[in-house]
Amino acid sequence: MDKLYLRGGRPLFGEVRVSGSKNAVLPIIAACLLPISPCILHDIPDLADVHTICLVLQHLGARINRQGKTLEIIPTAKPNTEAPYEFVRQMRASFLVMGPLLARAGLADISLPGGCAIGSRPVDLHLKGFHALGAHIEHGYGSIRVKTGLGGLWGKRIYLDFPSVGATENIMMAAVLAEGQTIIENAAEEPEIVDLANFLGAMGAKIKGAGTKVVRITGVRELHGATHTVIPDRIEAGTFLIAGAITGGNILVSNVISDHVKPVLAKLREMGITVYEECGGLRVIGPEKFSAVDVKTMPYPGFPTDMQPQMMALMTCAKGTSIITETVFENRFMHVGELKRMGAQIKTVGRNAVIQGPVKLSGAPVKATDLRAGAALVLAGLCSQGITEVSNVYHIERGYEHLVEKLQGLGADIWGTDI
Ligand SMILES: CC(=O)N[C@H]1[C@@H](OP(=O)(O)OP(=O)(O)OC[C@H]2O[C@@H](n3ccc(=O)[nH]c3=O)[C@H](O)[C@@H]2O)O[C@H](CO)[C@@H](O)[C@@H]1O
Ligand SMILES: C=C(OP(=O)(O)O)C(=O)O
Repeated sequence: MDKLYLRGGRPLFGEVRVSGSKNAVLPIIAACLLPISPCILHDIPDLADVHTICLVLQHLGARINRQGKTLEIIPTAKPNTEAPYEFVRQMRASFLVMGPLLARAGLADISLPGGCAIGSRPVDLHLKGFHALGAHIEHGYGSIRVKTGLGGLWGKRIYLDFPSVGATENIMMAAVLAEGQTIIENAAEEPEIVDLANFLGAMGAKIKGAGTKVVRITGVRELHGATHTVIPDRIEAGTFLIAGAITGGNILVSNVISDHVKPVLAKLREMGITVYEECGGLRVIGPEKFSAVDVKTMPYPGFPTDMQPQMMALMTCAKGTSIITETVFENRFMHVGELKRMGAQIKTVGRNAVIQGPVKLSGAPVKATDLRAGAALVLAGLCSQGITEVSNVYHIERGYEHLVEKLQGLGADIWGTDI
C-alpha cells in the first residue's frame, strides 16, 4: 500500500481481534533454527516483518510452509551462517538469528543493523553476552562474525547494563545449547521474553526466571521441534484501545492479555477513560472529555516506548498539559512535527515532550517516519476534521496486520491506495 486516507470524526463501534505479537513472533521464528526437527507456529500475523524474518531463515537453509495463520518451519542440519545487509537493513530483528546460529552451527556472520529513525540502537550488549559465553567476535566490513572456540559455548553469569529485549533474547537462544548454566542478570522482563522462553522450553530447553530480572538457562545437548501459539500483540491492543478512546467510541478489543497492557490501562483510566474487562477482551468507552496525564517510558512493566507516539496523539485531545518523557530511545519524537502539521500543540526539550490540549486536529498530508509514529498519525486522523493523507505506509505494514480492514470493521472512514 502506498498511502492511507482517513476522513475523521466518526466514533468507532464494534469488536476487533488483536493479532499475534510481532515482537514475540520474530525471535520465535529465529529460534526455529535451533531444533533438529520441524516446528509448528500458530497465530502468525501477516506482516512485512514476518515475511522478512522468514526470508532470512530460508536464506539460512530452513524450509517454511505457511497455511493461513500457521507456519511449519523445517530446520536444516547445516545452516548457512551469513545474514547479509540486504535482510538486516530491512529489519533490525534479523540480528536475532545470531544467537541460534552460534549455538547450532558455532558460527554466524551477520551484517550490523546500524541506526534507525528512533535511535542509534547498538548491539554491544548482545555481543558482550556472546563473548562471555566464549565466542570470538570479529568486526568485518559492516558485519560481525561470531565464532565458538574449541569446545563450543560455556554457560556464564552475564550482567546486562540495560535490560535490552533483543540482547536478552539473543543470549537466551545462544545459551540453551551451551555447556552448563548461564545466568542473565538485569534481563528484560517483557512478555515477549516469556513467550520465547515458553517456546524454547517446549523444544526441551531448561529456562527458569523468564519474565523476571534474573534468567537461568541450563544448556542441553539438543532441542527438538515444538508447537506453539504466539501471544497477542499488546502494542496493537493498546493502539486499538486508544482508537476507541480518541474517537469517543465504544469498542471491544478481543484476544488481549490484560496483564500485558496494564501500564496503558492505568494511564487511560487516569485520564478518565473507561476501560474494563469483558468476556474475552477489554471494552473501552471514550468520554467526550478526558484529562491530561504524564507518561514516562520504561522497560516492562513500565509504560512501553512502543505506545508513546499513540499516547501522544491521544494527549493532543486531552484537557490540560501532558508531559511525555522518553527514556528508552534517544530519538523517538519524529512524529511530533507531523502531529503539529495537524494542529497539535507540542514542544520538545531533549527527551521531554509537552503536549497542550485539547486541540481540534485537522486533516493534513503527513508522513509516517517509523512504525508507531505512523500509528499515531492514523489515530490523530481518526479524530480530525477533514481528510488526513498518510504516506510511507510501509512502516505501518511492518507491525499492524490488516489495519485498514480492522478499522473499517469498526466503522472508520479509511482507505488505502497503491502506487
Ligand atoms: C523486535 C522487537 O522486539 N523490538 C522491540 C525491542 O527492540 P530492541 O530489542 O532493539 O530494544 P532493546 O530493548 O534492545 O533497546 C532498548 C535500549 O537499549 C539500547 N541497547 C540495546 C541493545 C544493545 O546491545 N545496546 C544498547 O545500548 C538501545 O539502543 C535502546 O536505547 O524492544 C524495544 C524496547 O521495548 C521495542 O521498542 C521494540 O519494538
Ligand atoms: C521499534 C519497533 O520495532 P523494531 O524493534 O522491530 O524496530 C516497534 O515495534 O515499535
